[in-house]
Amino acid sequence: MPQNMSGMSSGHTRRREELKVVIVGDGGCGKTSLLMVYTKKRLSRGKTIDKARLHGRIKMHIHLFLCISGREDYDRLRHLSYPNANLLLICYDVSCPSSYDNVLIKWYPEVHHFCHGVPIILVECKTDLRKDKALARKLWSSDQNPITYIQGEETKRKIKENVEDIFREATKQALAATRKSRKAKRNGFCALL
Ligand SMILES: Nc1nc2c(ncn2[C@@H]2O[C@H](COP(=O)(O)OP(=O)(O)OP(=O)(O)O)[C@@H](O)[C@H]2O)c(=O)[nH]1
Repeated sequence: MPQNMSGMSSGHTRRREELKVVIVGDGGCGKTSLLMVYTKKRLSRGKTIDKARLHGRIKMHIHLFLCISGREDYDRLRHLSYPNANLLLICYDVSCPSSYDNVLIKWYPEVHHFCHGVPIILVECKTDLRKDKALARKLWSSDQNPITYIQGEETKRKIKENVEDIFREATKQALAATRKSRKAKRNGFCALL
């Protein structure tokens, strides 16, 4: 049987994975547009929207994108979309500082609560508006500025540190539990009922 029909390639097994991607962020920050650009690009290349080839031998089927409005009346619907998510995109609008603030105030705590341990990608939307002078003037009038790339990096670092803290704490707890059980074994186990 030819190799490509057996599902094997260069001696490696070709795996098929399915991916559920949930996209969140403040209302109007650009989630739907981001998704539209992605799907349009893939369609224009003559590919189906549910297929993406990721590093060589793994074929990803991005079969489900869930992009629920960030507006408050959609909170319940969004919460229902989190189970079994494989990847989370948290979006903010660089021309709207409150959407950036909400990454750490609202979105990260929410996805951390519903999707503990799921990889997160922070996405800055509407980056073209950084060069929009009229918009910059409007923001300056209320003592604000468009969000810079460096500010985005800062939030990414905070999220990363928080994830690392969680893993560090989990490792500490696991090691403490292992030590405790070794000690219990050495001293003999005794329970009073
Ligand atoms: N200048 C500019 N405008 C954008 C960009 N992306 C989105 N917009 C505009 O921003 C507005 C909101 O975009 P949406 O994609 O609908 O935002 P959303 O996050 O899906 O909004 P909700 O469904 O309310 O949560 C629309 O008028 C878009 O045309 C961008 O990259 N640049």
